[in-house]
Amino acid sequence: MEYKNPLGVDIDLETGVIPGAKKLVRRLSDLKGYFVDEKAYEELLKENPVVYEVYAVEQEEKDGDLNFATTVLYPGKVGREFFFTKGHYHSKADRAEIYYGIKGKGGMLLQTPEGKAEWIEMKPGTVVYVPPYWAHRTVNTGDEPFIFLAVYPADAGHDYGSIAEKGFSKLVVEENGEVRIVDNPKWKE
Ligand SMILES: O=P(O)(O)OC[C@H]1O[C@](O)(CO)[C@@H](O)[C@@H]1O
Ligand SMILES: [Fe+2]
Repeated sequence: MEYKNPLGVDIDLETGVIPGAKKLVRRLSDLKGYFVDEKAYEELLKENPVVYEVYAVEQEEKDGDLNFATTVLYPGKVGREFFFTKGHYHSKADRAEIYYGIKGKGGMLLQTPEGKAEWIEMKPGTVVYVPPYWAHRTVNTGDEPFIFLAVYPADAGHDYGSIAEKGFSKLVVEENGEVRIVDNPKWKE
């Protein structure tokens, strides 16, 4: 029997960086079609800011194993909508996931394939359990980077297709200085 080596790494709790992890950068241009206000999107695209960075430690896609990743989700808005991660179902849809809030303020939008949505606020120390079959997207509702850890089965995979096409049934927006969860006018079941 060949055993893998155990691993211990220290997440930088200020920056979210995991030493030695694979870094992925998502700019606004990678999120084309995701925000409802297309005019505001085109305007901000001139700057093309980084929306989020992921530091991932991933294993081969085998059942039983685990991946983990931090995400640094920057503050910002497109129109009234706060910056968010793309959001996805898992390719193996019955795979669950755990998130843990490290720094900043935000939340997670979750949704079943039928479009039933839930919003869970997150701050440092919040654990979110993402049950099997639920799509999940994180949102930064604060004015500093929102940093969190995700732990997910190595064989879960990412299914971005349906969210890229239809979005979530709810939007997370700012209204009179408050965070509001509102219906997505472009949602189609
Ligand atoms: O994959 P998305 O939807 O862009 O969101 C990024 C975050 O979600 C994960 O895919 C885990 O669900 C991580 O790689 C990262 O923490
Ligand atoms: Fe996931």
